[in-house]
Amino acid sequence: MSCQTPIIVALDFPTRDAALALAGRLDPSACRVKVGKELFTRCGPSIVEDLQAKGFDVFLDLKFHDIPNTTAMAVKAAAELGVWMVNVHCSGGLRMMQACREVLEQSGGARPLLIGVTVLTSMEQADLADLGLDIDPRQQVLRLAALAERAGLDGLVCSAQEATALKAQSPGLQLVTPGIRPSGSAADDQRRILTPAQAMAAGSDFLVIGRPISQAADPAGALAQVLAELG
Ligand SMILES: O=c1ccn([C@@H]2O[C@H](COP(=O)(O)O)[C@@H](O)[C@H]2O)c(=O)[nH]1
Repeated sequence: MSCQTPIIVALDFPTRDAALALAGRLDPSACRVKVGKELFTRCGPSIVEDLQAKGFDVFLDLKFHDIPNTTAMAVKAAAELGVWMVNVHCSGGLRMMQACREVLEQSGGARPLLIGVTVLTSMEQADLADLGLDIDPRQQVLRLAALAERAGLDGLVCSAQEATALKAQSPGLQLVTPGIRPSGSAADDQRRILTPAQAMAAGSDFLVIGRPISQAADPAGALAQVLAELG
């Protein structure tokens, strides 16, 4: 099934039943889905297969971060699951990202998009300072983006707040942006947020939306409202 919208719904649930119940209320032509650390750790690779069987493209959001060989082998395993998108932390460094790209090139055939996580959307300048990084989040994102581009990655996870600057610096990279909050929604633990329409106007290619859809009384209705807002 080919998906025409930029929406990726985060299935952040503690059980297979809960994740599949939400997936069952969504249309695979209206959104892709994201399997993250909680769901994957609970259910393992079979949850990816279950979602693919329902017709969904799956973004495996495990944010691999390790030495080059270990990370590349994890990316290879994800590719063998047939996921649509997989990601690694850019802060693993140039050689790590290059190893991941190379392992996908060597595998031949259809391969997932390889995306680099820059600065988590839950972080603001004070959080970077706590890590000893005396830098504005946007500057750190741009720095990591340049490294990801050198490594040959397909795109980045970033805040939509950085999308315009990133498209100017690295127009070839796909921008995957969590921290999306329809107006009136709670920010929760997110710090660098934009609305869906603001994010698309800024240059995002894909919008990751979790709780505003998954915790809504009517998740399909919440998704439809976002799509309507995007026109
Ligand atoms: O920088 C990042 C990277 C990943 N995420 C993930 O996106 C979703 C967002 O969920 P919400 O409920 O819409 O906040 C979640 O699965 C995160 O793990 C992110 O938020 N920021």
